[in-house]
Amino acid sequence: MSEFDFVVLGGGSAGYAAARTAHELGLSVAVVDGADELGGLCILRGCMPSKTLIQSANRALSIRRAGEFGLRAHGFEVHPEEIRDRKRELIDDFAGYRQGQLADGRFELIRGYGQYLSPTQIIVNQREGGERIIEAKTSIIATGSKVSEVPIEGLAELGYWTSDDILDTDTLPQSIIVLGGGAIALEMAHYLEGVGRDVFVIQRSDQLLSGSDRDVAKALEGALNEREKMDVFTATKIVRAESADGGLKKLVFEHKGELCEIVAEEILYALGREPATAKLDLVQANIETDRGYVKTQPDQQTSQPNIFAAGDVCGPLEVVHIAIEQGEAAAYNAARYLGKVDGRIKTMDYRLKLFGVFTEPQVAQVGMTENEAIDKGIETVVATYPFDDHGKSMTMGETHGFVKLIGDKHTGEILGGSVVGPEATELIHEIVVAMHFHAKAADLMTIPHYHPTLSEIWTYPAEDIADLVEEAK
Ligand SMILES: Cc1cc2nc3c(=O)[nH]c(=O)nc-3n(C[C@H](O)[C@H](O)[C@H](O)COP(=O)(O)OP(=O)(O)OC[C@H]3O[C@@H](n4cnc5c(N)ncnc54)[C@H](O)[C@@H]3O)c2cc1C
Ligand SMILES: NC(=O)c1ccc[n+]([C@@H]2O[C@H](COP(=O)([O-])OP(=O)(O)OC[C@H]3O[C@@H](n4cnc5c(N)ncnc54)[C@H](O)[C@@H]3O)[C@@H](O)[C@H]2O)c1
Repeated sequence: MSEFDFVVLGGGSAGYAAARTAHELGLSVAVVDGADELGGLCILRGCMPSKTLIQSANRALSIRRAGEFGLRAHGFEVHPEEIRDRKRELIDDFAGYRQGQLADGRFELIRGYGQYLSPTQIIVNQREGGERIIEAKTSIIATGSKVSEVPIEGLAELGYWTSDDILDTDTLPQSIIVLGGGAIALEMAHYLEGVGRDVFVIQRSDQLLSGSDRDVAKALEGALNEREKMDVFTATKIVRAESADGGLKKLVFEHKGELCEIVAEEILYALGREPATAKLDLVQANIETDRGYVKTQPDQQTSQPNIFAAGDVCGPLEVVHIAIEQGEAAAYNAARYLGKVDGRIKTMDYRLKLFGVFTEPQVAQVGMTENEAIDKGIETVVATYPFDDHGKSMTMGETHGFVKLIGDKHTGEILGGSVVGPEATELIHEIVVAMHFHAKAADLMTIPHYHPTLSEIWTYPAEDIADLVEEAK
């Protein structure tokens, strides 16, 4: 039996960040991961492959819109196998780099799934065969997430695709029904429509992106519905899936009080992901969960003091920059628990939380949404400015959407921002920096912005907020 200061279960974004940090703090570290291929979700089947495919869709959309710009594009073809090959090449490169980092000798890499025997003992079913028991003075659960169970009558028997299938296919169906209205569903829908497929999006809530402000979600819905080959249905209730003539698949759902049917070649299931904890035997380690998520304190400690958690397995936001920050904080706090560092406990601060969706138009948010501010009883002033009245976006032909700023009514400090529109996931970072320094809207208004740029659009809502704050005095 071998003993480690810190055992990392799962070598994805959260786990690798934790392992690297713990090593830098002088802890002996083992990383346990049972996947066929190392690299984690973001690199292998998440952020990076999806954004690679989306680049093909974005270029296809530019070609499809060539006529608007006085151009003629002839002989335009989509080759899914070449899109897939480009993705494979890039992902092999990213994954190879991460695999090298995991195996470079800083940690002991143990290939197998880990399971708790007690709060300090983990048994690993090794890929090479046999079991190994390791002693863990502290450990971190960073085992990520998996596609949630399918709750739809008939779908499991009929068969369906998930994002994993789209990301590695060399043939694409001509038509596809996308179930869900979260980031995965919408990014996949954007990709598929972009490369010329007929897409039907079916969302249960009465808006897309349930956590977003309604005006943001509705602007996105409007823009997606204007896409030539996309139809978005919100406020639906899925009834069942069944086979249709010609090897097609049918979805039956309720919408606006009527029973509707859509027939397509394939169905993409994107109704969410859930924490991957099944193999861990958390009960043996006294670890509590909440709706499947490992329960953590703001310092990432679980209900068992020597065990921490980070990433998708604990939430609250299943995105990569949060997984990394949580992993780093957890490793630091584990070192502190072991008496190896003596600074203050590191806790997560979600004040600058970010979310981005790489559709066309894109969506991005930082900090508080208007709904969150209302729920917290914070008095705010809110201002928006549309891209269809902004010179640079008009020259680009990118006029969907708007920017939105939320400011404290009394101080004018910027509390949050949202963008639906061109380069939203880049534009949002100006607000992240402003919020990092606790900037007021009046500051943002006066900071120089080059003309004509997309970024200068922020100065308009900033000016409105500054005026509203003055009026409120
Ligand atoms: C299609 C898609 C697109 C996405 N796009 C974005 C994006 O653009 N931006 C963004 O921020 N986020 C995006 N995400 C979310 C992001 O990928 C995740 O939030 C992030 O990768 C989670 O990292 P993690 O370390 O928690 O988990 P993972 O990277 O999943 O790592 C978990 C690891 O644990 C291992 N494991 C599981 N069980 C055990 C066990 N018992 N013992 C040992 N090892 C185990 C697994 O093999 C895996 O390697 C996307 C997700 C998807 C699916
Ligand atoms: N660009 C990004 O940052 C990015 C991209 C992809 C995924 N992610 C992350 O991955 C995680 C998983 O994403 P996701 O999109 O799979 O999950 P999600 O939970 O965000 O979205 C699932 C959607 O399906 C809907 N839904 C659930 N059950 C339904 C039903 N029975 N009928 C109809 N609709 C139903 C929900 O209302 C929700 O809108 C998210 O937390 C997300 O943050 C991030």
